[in-house]
Amino acid sequence: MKIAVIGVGQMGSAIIKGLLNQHEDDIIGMNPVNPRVSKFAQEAGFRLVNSSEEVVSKKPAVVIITTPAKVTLAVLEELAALPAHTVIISAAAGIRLADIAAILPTNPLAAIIPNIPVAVNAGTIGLALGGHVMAPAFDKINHVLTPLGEIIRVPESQLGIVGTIGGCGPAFVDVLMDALGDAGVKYGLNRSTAYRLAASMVNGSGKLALQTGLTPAQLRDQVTSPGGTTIRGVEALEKNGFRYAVMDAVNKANG
Ligand SMILES: NC(=O)C1=CN([C@@H]2O[C@H](COP(=O)(O)OP(=O)(O)OC[C@H]3O[C@@H](n4cnc5c(N)ncnc54)[C@H](O)[C@@H]3O)[C@@H](O)[C@H]2O)C=CC1
Ligand SMILES: O=C(O)[C@@H]1CCC=N1
Repeated sequence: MKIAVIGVGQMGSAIIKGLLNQHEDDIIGMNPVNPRVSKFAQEAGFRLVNSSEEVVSKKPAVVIITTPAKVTLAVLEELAALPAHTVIISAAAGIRLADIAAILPTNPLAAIIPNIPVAVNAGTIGLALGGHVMAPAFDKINHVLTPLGEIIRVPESQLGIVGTIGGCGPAFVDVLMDALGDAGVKYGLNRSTAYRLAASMVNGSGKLALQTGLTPAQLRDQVTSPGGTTIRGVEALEKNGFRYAVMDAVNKANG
């Protein structure tokens, strides 16, 4: 399937990597001339173009928009000549489906908030469908997104909070892993061992929660042996306002 990714920055690159991992071999990246992007395209092995006209002329089946929000509507104007069957998937946070439909009134539309783990096909992707998404367009959306990670389908009104927890969340977890890494180094681990330890622990904890369906509190109770060491650490987290710090991070990012 011919898939165009507009804006090959952090998110666009992560999506392209995830698609290439799944052997999608007809990918077009579009970005203003930039040596970083040219190098990435050459190394990863996808076609790179530098203008919207070139994207339109290739008639892609799906276009994924990963440009900064402030230029996204202008980019969509440039893409207005796309065939009506081209599915538009916008990953630009804050751009509403109605804004896109005003520019591309006949194309099937979807808004997503993915996260950076799509690069290793372990992403979390909030999805809200817009207009004109009949079975063939829905199949294309699924074909492109399913291999990238878990799809959380929500009404558009909930895409903001899904994007904050799923899309910004990796950065919050990265801060936690960084702090655990520092703690490991303090107690004598070398830094790479400390980071591998933290990442493996986070990976396993997420997998266990997903596979068992247990709540976080039930899982925590399995770890906190009576009179043991973990409950002392949990007490310190509560004393230091860890829960509030996490909720307030979501407040601020979602604001
Ligand atoms: N980074 C993330 O984890 C996530 C990002 N997003 C969304 O993805 C979009 C991009 O974010 P990042 O990748 O983090 O930013 P970024 O700054 O790394 O990438 C933006 C890319 O768009 C290119 N660009 C700028 N103007 C363009 C134009 N007119 N036409 C084509 N390309 C253009 C830039 O050269 C750059 O390569 C934003 O709208 C953001 O809300 C959504 C979910 C997660
Ligand atoms: O930081 C941002 O604005 C984007 C949206 C979600 C994750 N990154």
